[in-house]
Amino acid sequence: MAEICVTNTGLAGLVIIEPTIFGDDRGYFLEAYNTNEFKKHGLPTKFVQDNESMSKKGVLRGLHFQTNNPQGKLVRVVTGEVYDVAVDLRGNSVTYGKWAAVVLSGTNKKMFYIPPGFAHGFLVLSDEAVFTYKCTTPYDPYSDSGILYNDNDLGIEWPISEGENLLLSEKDKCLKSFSNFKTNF
Ligand SMILES: Cc1cn([C@H]2C[C@H](O)[C@@H](COP(=O)(O)OP(=O)(O)O[C@H]3O[C@@H](C)C(=O)[C@@H](O)[C@H]3O)O2)c(=O)[nH]c1=O
Repeated sequence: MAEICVTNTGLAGLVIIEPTIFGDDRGYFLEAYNTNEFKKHGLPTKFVQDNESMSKKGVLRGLHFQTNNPQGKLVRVVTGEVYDVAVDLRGNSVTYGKWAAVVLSGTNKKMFYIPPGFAHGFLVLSDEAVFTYKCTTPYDPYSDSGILYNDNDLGIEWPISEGENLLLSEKDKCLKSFSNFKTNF
């Protein structure tokens, strides 16, 4: 069993996971998920959905969450590089409204485990990025919700270059502000 290294962020339950990478002449091998290893570290082991997206440079997806059956997400990048952000929306949390970020790339192979009750989004830093994630509960289009990525109260420091054209979905351009969001997590 290949070991993972788990690093806490300042937000309870939100962790950075680094897998063991076995490199050789052919390339590399890693375990992207191993139930026993996750159990050993007290991480969730029930995932019901695997997703993949590809995005161009400057694409920003988020900040997303589901109101009814909040999803825990184990996210990583296969190729490319993104700036990945998670915002604590858990009403009873001492870090409610706080965010943490990590650069995930096809080179560093880092993963982010984002517990239920967080909003999540990412900005693509490379020409293209293939992003993949496991979810602890199924997608529910009826409780799909979100907060604007540049909400002033959240104050997320996105690494957006001068004059860069961001590409957002029509849905993401009209997300609500944090102050309008009433937590029910
Ligand atoms: C997320 C999702 C979307 N879809 C559909 C709905 C829509 O027609 C199309 C694209 O959906 P979206 O525009 O919401 O995709 P996207 O903007 O990539 O949404 C994702 O963003 C990141 C930041 C997350 O955290 C994810 O949980 C998810 O919300 O795919 C599914 O069928 N199943 C799913 O699980």
